[in-house]
Amino acid sequence: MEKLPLKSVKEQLAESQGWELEDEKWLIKKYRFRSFLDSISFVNQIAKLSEEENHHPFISVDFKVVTLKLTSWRANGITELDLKLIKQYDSLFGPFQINTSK
Ligand SMILES: C[C@H](O)[C@H](O)[C@H]1CNC2=NC(N)=NC(=O)C2=N1
Repeated sequence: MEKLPLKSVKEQLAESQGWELEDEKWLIKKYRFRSFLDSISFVNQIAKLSEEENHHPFISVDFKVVTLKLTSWRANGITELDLKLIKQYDSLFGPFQINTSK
């Protein structure tokens, strides 16, 4: 899979839910949770998806904050698969969303 032109990546990120581009090759997002155990539950779901897709983000857990960093190592940039997976990560986060409306 080939890396995408940066212009296209930036256009698609503008439509994303808070994903940022770093060093022109990493997609990054921080997720905040109600509890540490929710953080870990989310990470386990990301891990399962990563194995299914054979495509893995770098994951860091800082108590109630999980940071995902994703790039396509072999393509050395952002590919369609990366842009597909960040949407799936956001879907997995949905049920954990802290309802800020209350
Ligand atoms: C051998 C194995 O298929 C490759 O190393 C896979 C594993 N997971 C991966 N994950 C990511 N993000 N990029 C890759 O290029 C990649 N390659």
